[in-house]
Amino acid sequence: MNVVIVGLGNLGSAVATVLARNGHQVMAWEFNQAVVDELNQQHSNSAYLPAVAMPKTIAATSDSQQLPLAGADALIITLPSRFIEQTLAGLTLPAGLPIVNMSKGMNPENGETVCQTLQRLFPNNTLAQLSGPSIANEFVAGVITAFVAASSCHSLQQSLAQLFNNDSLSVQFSTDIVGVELGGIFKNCYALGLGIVGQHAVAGLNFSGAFLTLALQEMRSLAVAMGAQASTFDGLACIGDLIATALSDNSHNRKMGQLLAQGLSLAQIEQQLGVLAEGYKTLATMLPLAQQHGVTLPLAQLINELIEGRLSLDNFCKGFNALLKSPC
Ligand SMILES: NC(=O)C1=CN([C@@H]2O[C@H](COP(=O)(O)OP(=O)(O)OC[C@H]3O[C@@H](n4cnc5c(N)ncnc54)[C@H](OP(=O)(O)O)[C@@H]3O)[C@@H](O)[C@H]2O)C=CC1
Ligand SMILES: O=C(CO)COP(=O)(O)O
Repeated sequence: MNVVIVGLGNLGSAVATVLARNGHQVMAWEFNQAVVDELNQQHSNSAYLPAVAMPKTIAATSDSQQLPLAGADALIITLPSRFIEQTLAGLTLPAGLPIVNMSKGMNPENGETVCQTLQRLFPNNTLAQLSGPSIANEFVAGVITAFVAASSCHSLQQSLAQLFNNDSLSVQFSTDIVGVELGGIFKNCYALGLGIVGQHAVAGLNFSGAFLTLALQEMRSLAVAMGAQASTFDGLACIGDLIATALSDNSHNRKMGQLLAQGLSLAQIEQQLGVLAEGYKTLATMLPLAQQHGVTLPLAQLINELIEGRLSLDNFCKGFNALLKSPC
C-alpha cells in the first residue's frame, strides 16, 4: 500500500519505519529540512529516533506540494496537535483519501480534538483515530503492541490492519471515535501528574495503582459526558494507554512531569524535549471543559494546582489522600 505520513518526530519516524519494514511505500512530510536531509541521505533520524536504522525505501520532503496524495491509500498524521491546523490548512486532499490521526491533543483556543479539527478542515474525507498503548520507541524495537483503529468506516479499519499487522503489531477495531480519541488525550494529563509526584517518598506502586484508578474514573466521566461510550474506557485506548504512558520512562508526558519536579522551567523543558508534552496544554483545556459539562475532576485539579505552584508536593499528597477517603 502507499502511505503519506505528516510529521517525522518520534512517533512519525517510528510509524514510517514499521510500515516500510512491512513492505509498504512510505513518503513523509517533515517541517525541519535537516531531518528530511538526514533521512534521505543517511536513513536515520538522530534527533527523534536515535540508534534506529530506518528502511532506505522511506522518502521525505519538506515541500507538501511534492506529496503523492493522489495515489495514496492513507494520510497518517503524526504531528504534535499544535502544528496540525497550520500544516494541513493549505493542502487540497483527493476526496477519497482516508485520514488517520495518531496525534493525541486538543486545541487550547477552541477545545477541539484533533479529529474534530480534521473533520472541519476536510469534511469529505473518511477519518480514523489510531490509538492505544503505543510508545514509539517500544513498538519500533519490536515490543508487542496493540493499536485501536476507531472509525465508522470498516474498510479503513481493515486497511489499517493490513498496514500495521505483523509478528509484534496488532490492530483492533472500534466505532467509538470519541472515546478512543479522548482516552488518548486525557491520559496525558495524568501521566504528567504521576511523573511529578512519582519521585515522592509516599509514591510507591500502591500509590500509582490508586492514582491510575482515580485517573481512569475521571477520564471516563468527562468523556462519557462528551459522547464517548463508557465501555471504551475498559479497553486498550484508555486504561491500556493510561498505564503505558504513566509508567513508561519513554513517555514524553511522564518525562515532562519528572523535569517539572526537578524544578526546570517550561523553556528549559522545551529545549530538552523539543516540544512540550501534550498533557500540559490539555490539562488547562480539560478543566473548563469539565466545568461546562458539569463534571468534577478533583485529581486533575490537584495536578493543575501543583503545576501552577499553588500546591506543594506534600499538600498534593494530603489532598490525594483525602480523595481516597471519599466514597467512589
Ligand atoms: N512519541 C510517542 O510515543 C507517541 C506520540 N503520540 C502523539 O503523537 C504526536 C507527536 O508526538 P511525538 O512524535 O512524540 O513528538 P516529538 O516531540 O517527537 O516531535 C515533534 C515534531 O514536531 C515538529 N515541529 C516542531 N515545530 C513544528 C512546526 N512549526 N510545524 C510542524 N512541525 C513542527 C518537530 O520538528 P523539529 O525537528 O523542527 O523539532 C518534530 O518533528 C503527539 O500528539 C503525541 O501525543 C501518540 C502515540 C505515541
Ligand atoms: O501516547 C503515547 C503512547 O501511547 C505516548 O505518550 P507520550 O506523548 O507521553 O510519549
